[in-house]
Amino acid sequence: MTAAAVTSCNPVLVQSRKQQGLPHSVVSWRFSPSSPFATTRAPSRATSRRASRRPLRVAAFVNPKPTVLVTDNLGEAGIDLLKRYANVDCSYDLSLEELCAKISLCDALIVTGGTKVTREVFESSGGRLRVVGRVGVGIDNVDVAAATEHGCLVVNAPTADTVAAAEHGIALLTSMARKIAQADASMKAGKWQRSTFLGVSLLGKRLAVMGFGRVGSEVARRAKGLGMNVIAHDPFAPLDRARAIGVDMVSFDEAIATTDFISLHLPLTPATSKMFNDVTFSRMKRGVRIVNVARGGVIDEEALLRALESGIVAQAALDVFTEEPPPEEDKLVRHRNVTVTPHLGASTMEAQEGVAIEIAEAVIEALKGELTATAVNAPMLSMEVISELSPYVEIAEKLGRLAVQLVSGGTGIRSVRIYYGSAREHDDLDTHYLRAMIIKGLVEPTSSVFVNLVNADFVAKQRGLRLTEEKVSLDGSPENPIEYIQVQIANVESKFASAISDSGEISVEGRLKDGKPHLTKVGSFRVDVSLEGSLLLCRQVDKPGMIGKVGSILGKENVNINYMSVGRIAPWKLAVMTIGVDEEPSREALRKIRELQDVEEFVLLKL
Ligand SMILES: NC(=O)c1ccc[n+]([C@@H]2O[C@H](COP(=O)([O-])OP(=O)(O)OC[C@H]3O[C@@H](n4cnc5c(N)ncnc54)[C@H](O)[C@@H]3O)[C@@H](O)[C@H]2O)c1
Ligand SMILES: O=C(O)[C@H](O)COP(=O)(O)O
Repeated sequence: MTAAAVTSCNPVLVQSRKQQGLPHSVVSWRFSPSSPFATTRAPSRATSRRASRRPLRVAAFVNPKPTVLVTDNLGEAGIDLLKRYANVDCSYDLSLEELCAKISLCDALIVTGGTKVTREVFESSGGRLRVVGRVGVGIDNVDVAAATEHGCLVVNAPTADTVAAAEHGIALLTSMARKIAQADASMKAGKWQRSTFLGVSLLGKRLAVMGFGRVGSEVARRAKGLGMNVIAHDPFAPLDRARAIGVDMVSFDEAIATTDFISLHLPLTPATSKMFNDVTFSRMKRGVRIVNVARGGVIDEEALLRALESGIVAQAALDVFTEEPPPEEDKLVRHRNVTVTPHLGASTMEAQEGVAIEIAEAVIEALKGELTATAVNAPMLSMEVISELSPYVEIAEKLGRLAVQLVSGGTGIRSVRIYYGSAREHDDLDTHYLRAMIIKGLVEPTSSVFVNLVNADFVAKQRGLRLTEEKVSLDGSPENPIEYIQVQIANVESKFASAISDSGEISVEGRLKDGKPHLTKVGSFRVDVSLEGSLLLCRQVDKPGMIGKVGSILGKENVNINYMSVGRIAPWKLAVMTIGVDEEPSREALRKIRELQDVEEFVLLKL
């Protein structure tokens, strides 16, 4: 047995080979609280028992259909799709107060760029909001950090408006070069000014595409078709994509200093905010022409105005603005050398229908608990990985629950070690989901925080939990992804001293047996008990009659034992008895067991 591949609580994923390119259709979680995105707590035992006798899933009878709030105009095709699965509330133009008032009744929210989904919205949702769908690409109007903290998934519809945005960029480029908008306005004002609107040709001119993602690369492809010499700047884009289109990737400085046209296709992030400012404009070729169909905030608009006045920038064509709509008397909008459109990049019939369908599908998938490919703030786990790991999810959460209940004191839980025994190659075991469920088990019993796949790492970090994971290589068949999971809490005292392993940590281990989760080790004691109902852990002198004495106390109380095992160091010395019970014994019964002669310590743990 060798320990290796230590990873810490880190959202960066190790992609398994099996994760690549597999279909997304294996399992669904619907409203089950075991959904990776479920934001509700697991039901009480009484509720679970009632529910298990009914054909409906646990939460399905609490809320048979999810409610989706749509706050900006969404294409009919998307609304129709949503209605097949959810109650759809289309309430447009809500104020922030109105949105906050409604949100606690909604499972999903769908917005375009027109609604600001701020921290207050997540705080007002009371944990019910499970997914925010952004119609389109830009998620700069959604507070993604707040969404993550609240365990709310954010999905977008990033592909359906790419061509529309690229076409709009080209439309602005060509109409700017030929002053189409100005000429149109002049004719409509009754004039005929043929010599006023002298344009520039695009053929052979140099165009710098800033941001070579979906839209940027489509703009580049089209500009090449117009005979332009296209270069691009994007430190994160794959070089082969550029090579395939015949575009040279260059540094930022080279891109801005040498070109006749600059087209912006960057996301708005802290790094790109006001990236085009007095300093960058001053380094541009005099007479440069700029197109922006990305986000207004990447340009310092006052600096652009100064650059236009000084002649550094000859013309600008803008579809997007820092403030939308811009103020009425905005000097940039009114500038003679600026062509503007009111954020129309995605405004084609085809794109609007496409994004409506794309977002409706993504939101429905997310509500079903399926991982959607366009999730912005969740790890990219394929459905195959989720499906394969789902039998271990229950073990993971329950081991977390058991371990935390065993803590009695110390400095608070700071250091948690997780061991995964597996015959798989290290890079073929993605533990993200299991780690999230262990964190859920550790945190939820002692707090009001809801933990799911989206917010688990954040919650752990916020609570100062340092998690380390080790994959332990085992011989055997790699058929099963995991042989056992062990959760250890270091530097704490335990209310059940036998749960402290030889190395000094509270330690619990579980594995699947006949498809059912079992507790297989407590501290240094081997045990075997099914992880269901409640557990009694009892350390006693190993001698005849002890099992019978405990069993008869429980029997008199009509408490059904579902599983039991005894693990011992050596005959006639100490033993640890683990008893799984369907009903929770009364205090009196627990007292009687605790007071039995030869019982050294005893604890009741709830799963
Ligand atoms: N006007 C509209 O209606 C409209 C429509 C669609 C998209 N958009 C906007 O266009 C932009 C691009 O969209 P997309 O779908 O192509 O996104 P994308 O994520 O596919 O591409 C963005 C590219 O920018 C690059 N990038 C990020 N930071 C950078 C930096 N600091 N320097 C250089 N490159 C950087 C990324 O590597 C990525 O390749 C987004 O801002 C989006 O919101 C606007
Ligand atoms: O980010 C996008 O996809 C576009 O800017 C469209 O945004 P909108 O939905 O606000 O028009």
